Amino acid sequence: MSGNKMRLALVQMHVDAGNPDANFERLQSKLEEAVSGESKPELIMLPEMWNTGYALERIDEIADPEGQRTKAMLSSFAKAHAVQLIGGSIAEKRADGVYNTMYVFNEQGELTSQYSKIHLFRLMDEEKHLKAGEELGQLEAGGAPAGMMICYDIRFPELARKLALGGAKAMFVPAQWPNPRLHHWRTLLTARAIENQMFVIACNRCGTSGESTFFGHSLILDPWGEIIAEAGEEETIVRAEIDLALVDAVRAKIPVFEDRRPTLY
Ligand SMILES: O=C(O)CCC(=O)C(=O)O
Repeated sequence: MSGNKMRLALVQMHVDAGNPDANFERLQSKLEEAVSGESKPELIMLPEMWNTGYALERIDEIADPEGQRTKAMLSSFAKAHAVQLIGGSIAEKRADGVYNTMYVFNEQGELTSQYSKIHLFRLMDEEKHLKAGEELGQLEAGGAPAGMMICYDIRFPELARKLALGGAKAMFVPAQWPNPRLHHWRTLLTARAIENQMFVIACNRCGTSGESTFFGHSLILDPWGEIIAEAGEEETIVRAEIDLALVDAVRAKIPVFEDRRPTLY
């Protein structure tokens, strides 16, 4: 990392619903691809529920107990390649149920933060099979505070605003956002970036799962809401460099945070 600049790589990949072994194998090769080549990323992010997909009927049986398998793999990869790893999210089995959880590993392979999705998506029956997290997701990226939201969470502007007020300059969003709501995906992510004057870094899955098809379109947006990088519908590694100093410049130019009237709303 030089100054406030950070090189990112998002792993937009297919996820095999109900087949963790296949997904671990696929991810290992995607991670190798992400660190290959000349411009090695400083931060890699993965999509939502990449270990099991939405095989919710069997989620109790296939979720990763305490995330042990996932943590072992991601920690050793982060350390071996000295890269920060935002492990998308996984189905994580705990004593009281299964959570949709993000893990963040630093360049030394240490687990530095985690976040479990707080808004469960009823259109996909999440609330019938998963437990909702009870805490907000905060991390450090590129030497600056940042926030975490998972997929459906982006429909809740209050959450992004709360994280921004807590200091977040970037928001990391893993997703399994399906067709036909590409317009919602792009519009909501763009709105979160513009209204909070922050980078929004969103990694979606692609491919097909049963009746659902996923359009990919992983996106990296700057604090003006301009697109820095956007994937198509296929498996790919989305690469970009961002400069977090732009957040302060945008907030100084249009002082939205100073102009808020929280006593009125
Ligand atoms: O809100 C949406 O339209 C999609 C959300 C979703 O697929 C999810 O949270 O898993």
